[in-house]
Amino acid sequence: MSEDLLQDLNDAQREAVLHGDGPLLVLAGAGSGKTRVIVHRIARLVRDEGVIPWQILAVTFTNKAAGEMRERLEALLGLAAQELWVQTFHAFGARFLRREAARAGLPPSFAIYDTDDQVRLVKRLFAEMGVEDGSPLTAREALSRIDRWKNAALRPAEVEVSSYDVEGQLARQLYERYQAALLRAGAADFGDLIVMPTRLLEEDAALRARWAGRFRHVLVDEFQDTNPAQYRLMKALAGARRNVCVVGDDDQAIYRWRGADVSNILGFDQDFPGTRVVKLEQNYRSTRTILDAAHAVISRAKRRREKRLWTDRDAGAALALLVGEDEHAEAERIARGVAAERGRGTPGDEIAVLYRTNAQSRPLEAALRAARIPYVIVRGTSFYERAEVKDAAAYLRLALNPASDIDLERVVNRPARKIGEKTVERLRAHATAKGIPLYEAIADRDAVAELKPAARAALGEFHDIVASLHADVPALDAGIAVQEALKRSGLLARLEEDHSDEAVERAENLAELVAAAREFDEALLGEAPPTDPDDVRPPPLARFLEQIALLGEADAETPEGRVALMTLHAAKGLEFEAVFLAGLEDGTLPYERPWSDQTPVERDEALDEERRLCYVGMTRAKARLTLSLARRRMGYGEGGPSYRQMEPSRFLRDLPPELFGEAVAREVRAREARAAAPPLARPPVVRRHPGALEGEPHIELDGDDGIGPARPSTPGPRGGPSARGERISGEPTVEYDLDQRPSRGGAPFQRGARVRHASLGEGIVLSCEGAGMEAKATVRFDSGDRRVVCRFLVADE
Ligand SMILES: Nc1ncnc2c1ncn2[C@@H]1O[C@H](COP(=O)(O)OP(=O)(O)OP(=O)(O)O)[C@@H](O)[C@H]1O
Ligand SMILES: [Mg+2]
Repeated sequence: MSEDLLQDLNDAQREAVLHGDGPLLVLAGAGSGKTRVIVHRIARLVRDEGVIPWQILAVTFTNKAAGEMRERLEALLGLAAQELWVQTFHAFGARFLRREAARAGLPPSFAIYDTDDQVRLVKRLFAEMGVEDGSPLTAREALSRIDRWKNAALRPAEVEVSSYDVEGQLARQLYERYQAALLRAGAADFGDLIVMPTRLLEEDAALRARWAGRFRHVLVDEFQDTNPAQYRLMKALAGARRNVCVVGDDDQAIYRWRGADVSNILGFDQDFPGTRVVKLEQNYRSTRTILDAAHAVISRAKRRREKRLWTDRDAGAALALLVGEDEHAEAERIARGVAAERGRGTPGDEIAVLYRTNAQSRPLEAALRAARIPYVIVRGTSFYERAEVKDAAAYLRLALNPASDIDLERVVNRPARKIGEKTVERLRAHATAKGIPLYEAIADRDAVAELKPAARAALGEFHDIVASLHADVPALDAGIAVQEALKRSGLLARLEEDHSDEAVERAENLAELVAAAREFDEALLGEAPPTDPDDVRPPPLARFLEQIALLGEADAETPEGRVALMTLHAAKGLEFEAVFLAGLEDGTLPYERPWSDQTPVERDEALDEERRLCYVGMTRAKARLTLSLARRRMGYGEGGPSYRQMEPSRFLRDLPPELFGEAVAREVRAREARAAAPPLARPPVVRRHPGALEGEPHIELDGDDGIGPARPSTPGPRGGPSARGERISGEPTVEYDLDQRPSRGGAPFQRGARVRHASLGEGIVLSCEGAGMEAKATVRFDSGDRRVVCRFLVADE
C-alpha cells in the first residue's frame, strides 16, 4: 500500500479510499475532503490495484473542477494521469458521441450548439410553422421546456402534454421539428450530449456491455447536482460491475432549477443495494467562525437532514459586514476590503467576490477597476461570445460540416457581400421545400434562377469559400485552420481596411483566437500516444471547436494573482483564503423573481435552495469571510430602471451577532435593551471595526444592518450628512461621515480636480453641482466633455 496516499487522510476518508469493489456513497458537508477522497481513491486504484487509467471515469461539474482534479492526479501519478477520463458530464457525452456518432445519426465532427444557436434555430422553426415568436411562447420559453424534457431523458415522442395545455402542445411539436433540424444540420445541443449517450446505452445491450466493460470504475463528484438523465447515464456505465463511487452533499444541491434531483442521493442505495455509506464530519477548510456562520444559515432550511461539521481550527477572524447606500457604494467598500486583503499579503487568486446574479458584477467590476485591482470574471464563454469570434467559429464549423444552416445563415453576409435578408429567405423557402441544406440550395440553379445577377455572383463566391474550406481545412492543425478561415472568408481583411478603434479591437480578438488555437495544438503535441486501443482522437480542429463549445459559465481560467469574480453557482467546489459575499438583501440573496407565481410549497423550496446557495458561498472561505449589502439597488420595474429600497437578507439575521466580534455582539445586546424601551428614532452610526487597520473592512451599526433582532418599525433617518454615533466607552471606535470624506466618490469635486471614471477614463473636473448622491460634475475626458454623476468618479490621487 502506498503510504503517501493514505497520509493526510482521517479514518473515514481512509475507509472510502480503501473501499474495494461495489457501490460507495460518501455523504458529507462542505470542505470535509470529498473531492480529496475521489482523487486519492483514483490514485490508489492506478498505483496499487493496477487499474489501467483509461478504465477509470471520473465526472465533475465544471471544467475548472475537472482541471483541478486532473492537476492533483498528475501530481500523484505523473504521466499515467493523462489517460484517465476526468471531465464534466457534458465533455464525457461529447467524447462518447464522437465515437458512436453513426448510431446517433450524427457526423463524427458534429457541431455543439450554444444557447444563441438554439434560439436562432427555434426562431427559424417558428417561422416555418407560421407561429409568431412570443405567442403563446417565446423561443427561450420553448427551449426551456425542451431542456426540461431533455433533463428527464425524454425523446419528443415520449413527451406527454395535456390537450388543454396549448403552450405545451406547441413546445412538443417544436421539439420534434427541432430534433430533426439538429440532425439535418449535423449538430447536437447541450442536452443531447447527455440524452443521446444515455438512450443509446439503455437501448443497446451490446453497446452497454462494451462501455460498461471498459470502465472498471466510475466516480462522480458533486453527485447532489446530477439530473435524472445524468444519473441514468452513470447507472448504464456502471453496468453489472457496480463499481460506482459517488460523493456529494445534500446541503449543496443548487441546480434544482436545471432539473437536478436530490432524490438521486437519497434513493441511491435503493438502486444500488449493498451500498457502503461513509460520512465525513471534520472540515479542513474553514475557521470555526466561518463554519458556525454557514451552519446558522443552513440549519434553518425547512427540508434537510441534520448534520454538523466540526473543525479543530481556531475561531479565527470575526465575520465582517459592509453596508453601502447603494450597489456602487457597496462595490466601492468591497474594493477597499479587497485592497486591504491584498495589503496583508493575500495573493489575488486567493480572494473571491461572489454574488447571486451576473447583473451584480457590473458595479463590482467598475469599483475594482477604479481601485486598480487586477480581477477576472469567471465566466468562460465571454471571449467566445464576441460576434467576430463567433463568426470565425461559424466558418470553421461550416468547414467541418457545410450542412449546418445556422452557421451558414450567420456568415453568409459576413463580411458584408450584399446578400440581403430577402435573398436568404428565398433560399430558405427553397431548401425547406426540397428538404436540402442551405449550402446545397445556394448551388441549386432553380433556387438562384430568379435572383439578381449581383446576388447570384455573391452567393457563388460564398459557396466557393465554404467549399474550399471544407476541402482543405478539416485535417489541419487548429491554428492553421483558424488562420485559413480568417483569410479566405475575408473577415480579417475587412477589419484591417477599417481603422476605427472598434475594428482594431475586433482584429485583435481574432488574433487572440489564432493564438488560442495554436496553444491548443501545442498542448496536443505534449499528449502521449494512446495506449487505449479504442481511443480514436478526432483531428485537432474538431477538438478545438469542441473545447470552445464546452466552455461553460464557470470555467474560465483564473490567471495567477487576479481576484476572481463569480456567481455562487460557479463557485461550487472551490476554496479561497478570503471571500466577499455581496448583496445580502432580501430579494437579491435570497433571490426573488419579481413576477413569482409560485405556490407556498414552491416558495419554501425555492427559499431552501437560496439558503443552500448562501451556504455554498460562505463555505468557500478558508480564513476570512466578509458579507455586504446595499440599502438600495437599481432594478427594472414597470416604468424602467429605478431604485428599490432593500432590506437586509433574512440569512443575515440568522447569524449569531458574536460571529461579528465582541463589540458588535455588545452593541446588539444594547440595541435589544433599547428595543424593549419605547422606540426612538436612532441616527445611523458608522464605526470603524475596533482595532481595524486603516482601509480595512468596517462595520456599520445603525440597527438596520441585519444583525440581531429587526428594529422596531420606526425608521430613523438614513445616511444623513451629520450623523453622529455614541462611543462604546473604552474602545478605540473611530467615527466618520460617509458623505464628507474628502476626494472620494460621492463628494463634490473642486474645479480642476483630476478624476477617474470606470469606463470614460481620466479627466479634469470643469464644474460641479448638487450634493451627496445626486451631485453631478462636468468633466473633460479625452473623448470630450461629459456630465457624470459624482458617485461614479474617483479622485485620481
Ligand atoms: N485529511 C485531511 N487533512 C488535511 N487537509 C485535508 C484533509 N482532507 C481534506 N483536506 C483539505 O481540505 C480542503 C477541502 O477538501 P475538499 O475540497 O476535498 O472538500 P470537499 O468535501 O470536496 O468540499 P466541497 O463540498 O466544497 O466540494 C482542501 O483544501 C483539502 O486539501
Ligand atoms: Mg469538492
